[in-house]
Amino acid sequence: MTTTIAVGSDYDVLVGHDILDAAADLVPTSAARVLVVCSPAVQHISDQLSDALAARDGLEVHRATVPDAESAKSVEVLADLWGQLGRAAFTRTDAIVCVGGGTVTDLGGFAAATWLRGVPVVQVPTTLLAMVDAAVGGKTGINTAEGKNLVGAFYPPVGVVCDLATLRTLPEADLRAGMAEVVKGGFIADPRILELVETDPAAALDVDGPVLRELVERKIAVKARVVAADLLESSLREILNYGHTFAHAIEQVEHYTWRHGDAVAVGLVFAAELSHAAGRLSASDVQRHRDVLEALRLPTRYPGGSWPALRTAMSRDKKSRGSSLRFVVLDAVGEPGRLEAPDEELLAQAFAAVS
Ligand SMILES: NC(=O)c1ccc[n+]([C@@H]2O[C@H](COP(=O)([O-])OP(=O)(O)OC[C@H]3O[C@@H](n4cnc5c(N)ncnc54)[C@H](O)[C@@H]3O)[C@@H](O)[C@H]2O)c1
Ligand SMILES: O=C(O)C(=O)C[C@@H](O)[C@H](O)[C@H](O)COP(=O)(O)O
Ligand SMILES: [Zn+2]
Repeated sequence: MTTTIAVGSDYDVLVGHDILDAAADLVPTSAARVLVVCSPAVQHISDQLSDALAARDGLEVHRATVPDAESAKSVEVLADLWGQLGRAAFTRTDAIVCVGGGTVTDLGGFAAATWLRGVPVVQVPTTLLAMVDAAVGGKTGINTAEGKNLVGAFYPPVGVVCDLATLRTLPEADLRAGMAEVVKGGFIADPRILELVETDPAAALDVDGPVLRELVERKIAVKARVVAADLLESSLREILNYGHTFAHAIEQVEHYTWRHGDAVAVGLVFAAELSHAAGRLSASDVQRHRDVLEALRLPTRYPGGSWPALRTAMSRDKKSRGSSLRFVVLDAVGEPGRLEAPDEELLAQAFAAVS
């Protein structure tokens, strides 16, 4: 059974098992060339999809395998893709298909956004995190030494295909990391997500079970609702950034060696502690953050971090305005709000609570 979740009237996200062929069907019939971008771990999935595409009359299939994980999101790798597109003379009716985790969907999506100022892109996420978050919503981009996703574009795909069968080979640590973004969706908008995890964390991590599927569909539905209302993050979309100001700072000071989802797990606790320090969130709701994340064996602390380095990294957050930091906070579960230019003492308190 395939579930279809619409992102406004723009495109659909398909969720099911063994539905890779649907991704081939999404490549526009006007395309004469397609570039299939993948990471080394999912070469076999890219092979299967490329074979399906090659069977299409008159479609030239080009392939690119990019470096693993965050090393894919660099200007050098992006420039290699541009070179390949240029040598093969890709035109505006040709297309890109991204097969992989969020690093591949961010990179390949940005290549699509920038090549000839925009060619169609189909997203085929193969990690839990990319299915529930990165591949949906049109944020694309790369990192720089100074910060996470500092260069990018809002560029919606023509469609997203989440084949849950691809998760069978995903390392457990990456599956758990993806759950951090699922849990984020629970805290900002859909408390049923939290109840499902709290009731049976093991079932939540069973890639062939009904609980994981319900969690995936619920989190995608949260994201679809938000981005359909505010693609360009003028206001509402900021709630999807809950926990990310501190998470991105960890990733940058750790030179992108941390899994994004692990950093988000700590960042969610930081944001909850900050909400509490500002008198906005109850102590029991902060504890609920720790309990849910720990039930999934995700990190909730970042010991030994340098506060000055993290504070500098946080100033490059995209929600900052001028020299003021802005945070997404919670007033209660399911009630996100904003905290503008918080007192440095509050920030230090939240940092101490996760150190
Ligand atoms: N654009 C957005 O809205 C958005 C949202 C959330 C996260 N992100 C970005 O997504 C990235 C994180 O994505 P991620 O967690 O998917 O990391 P990732 O892309 O690094 O994938 C994690 C690991 O799993 C491997 N892998 C992928 N699929 C596999 C499979 N089916 N079987 C075996 N191995 C597999 C990858 O090679 C990698 O080693 C970060 O760069 C983050 O900034 C973007
Ligand atoms: O889609 C969004 O909007 C998000 O903020 C989702 C986040 O999970 C994601 O990590 C995103 O890439 C962060 O965006 P950024 O604008 O802070 O780089
Ligand atoms: Zn994220």
